[in-house]
Amino acid sequence: MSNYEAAIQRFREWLDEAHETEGIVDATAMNLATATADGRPSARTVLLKQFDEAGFVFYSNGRSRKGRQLAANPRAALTFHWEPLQRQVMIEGAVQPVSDAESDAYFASRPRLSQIGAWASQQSEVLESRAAFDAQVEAIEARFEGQPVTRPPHWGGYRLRPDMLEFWQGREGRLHDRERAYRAESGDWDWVLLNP
Ligand SMILES: Cc1cc2nc3c(=O)[nH]c(=O)nc-3n(C[C@H](O)[C@H](O)[C@H](O)COP(=O)(O)O)c2cc1C
Ligand SMILES: Cc1ncc(COP(=O)(O)O)c(CN)c1O
Repeated sequence: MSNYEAAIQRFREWLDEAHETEGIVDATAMNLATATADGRPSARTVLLKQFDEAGFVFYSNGRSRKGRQLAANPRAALTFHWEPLQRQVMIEGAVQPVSDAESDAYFASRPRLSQIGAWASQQSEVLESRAAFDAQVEAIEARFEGQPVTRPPHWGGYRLRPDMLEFWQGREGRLHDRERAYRAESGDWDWVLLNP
């Protein structure tokens, strides 16, 4: 097994343990950091919907603030914090949109109101009033009445392909364990320990 395969396997084990841990409400919630082309960062929480050796997938609106940043600067960082396990995972890499077929399949699996919401929300734009948004939701509901809700072309998945994964295990006295897998200049994956 390569160091990269071992890192993905480690993530799978930690996520499984997080899912089984009482007190972790949503193990898939992760912080997503993006930046503008000139390097101004921003961060927000999104949900991990899929992962494997090809990368880590989340879904969003391509016209949102994060979507515009990713179009201009397709690199991002993710952090998971599973507090009851004293664990953190950090992941960094390049981001690409998933295929239309993959986004269609995920969109089709979402509850209908979430599908309607994807059309109704001009995510991250200024909203005149809550009433204006509610009216927009109603208009979209009327438009799709009696039919399946298609995926908005500007809504879809992003796949972050890691070039670094770090596994942080909290320990007494702040004497934490940190293990980092990363793609070296050679293209091979290294695995190192870091000071806490
Ligand atoms: C637990 C949680 C999960 C979220 N998951 C997503 C998500 O998967 N996709 C998404 O677009 N927004 C998600 N949001 C909303 C985002 O945090 C954010 O408000 C929104 O995407 C707009 O971000 P932006 O203006 O930086 O683009 C989630 C919020 C929370 C609190
Ligand atoms: C705006 C928005 N979009 C997408 C998601 C992703 O989750 P789901 O596809 O399960 O709605 C969330 C989850 N909170 C969300 O708030």
